[in-house]
Formats: sequence, C-alpha cells, structure tokens
Amino acid sequence: MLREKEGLKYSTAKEAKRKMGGDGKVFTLAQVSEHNTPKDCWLIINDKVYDVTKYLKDHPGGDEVLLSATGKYATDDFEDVGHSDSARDMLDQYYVGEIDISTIPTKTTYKPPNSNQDK
Ligand code: HEM
Repeated sequence: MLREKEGLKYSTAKEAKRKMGGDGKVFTLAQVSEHNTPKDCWLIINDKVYDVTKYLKDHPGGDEVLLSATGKYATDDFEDVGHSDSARDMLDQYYVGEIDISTIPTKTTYKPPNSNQDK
C-alpha cells in the first residue's frame, strides 16, 4: 500500500509540473486547512490543491465526504473510491495550486534517495 501511494504521488507531481508549467501557487497544509467549510472547501489530492466549493452539491458521493476530506492529504480517500477517468478530468477545473508536501505530516512524503520501489 505504502509503495503504491508513493508511486501515485510522484508520478502525479511530475505530471503536475508538465501540465501547469510550474506556475501554480504553492500552499501549506495550514493555509489549505482554513478552507474547510461548506462555503469554502479545499481539498489536497495528488500534491495539488482544489477548491471544490462549487462542486459540493453536485458530487455523486455527496458533500459530506468532501467536507471530511478537507485539511489533510486526501489522495487516499480519492483513490480508494476508484474514481472514473471523467471524475479525474473534472479535477482540473477546480485547481487552485500546489501543496507544499513538506507541510504534510505523513511518512509517504519521504522517499529515500536509493529507493527504487516506485519504478
Ligand atoms: C474534486 C474532487 C472529486 C471529484 C471531481 C469527484 C468526482 C466524483 C464523480 C464524478 C463520481 C461519480 C463516479 C465516478 O465517475 O467515478 C464520484 C463518486 C464518488 N466520490 Fe468523488 N470526487 C471527488 C472527491 C472525492 C473524495 C475526496 C471522496 C472521499 C472522501 C469522494 C468519494 C466519492 C464516493 C464515495 C463516490 C461514490 C458515490 C456512489 O457511487 O454512490 N470523492 N466522485
């Protein structure tokens, strides 16, 4: 599980740079965590930050799961559901920036330099 998560995260970080040209804003976890209400709801998925406020009422999984996924690294929550490609495509429209992953207190942000586990 751990390995899988790291693989996902890193490949997505590269993808983010390619897609966004690296000019997205970078937020800390504390900054993102301020947006945790039904009127202002941000999520962190795969190193990117999304403002899903407008999507809360339309989300097929309901607004509660989105609200409970704020203020933390919600990649696992998002991935565990097995969201469709069209769900993934929707992410772009809610993109507001990147997360500074060093502000997220989780072991999965650390990758040993000699690791070959996610290749
Ligand atoms: C911006 C982020 C998200 C988008 C755009 C999104 C979009 C969608 C879409 C389009 C579906 C319909 C099924 C599909 O196409 O896969 C769906 C279902 C679902 N989502 Fe999300 N989702 C997001 C985040 C999340 C998060 C963070 C969670 C969990 C904490 C979650 C939980 C669910 C659940 C449980 C369903 C299944 C609903 C059902 O079939 O009854 N989603 N989501």
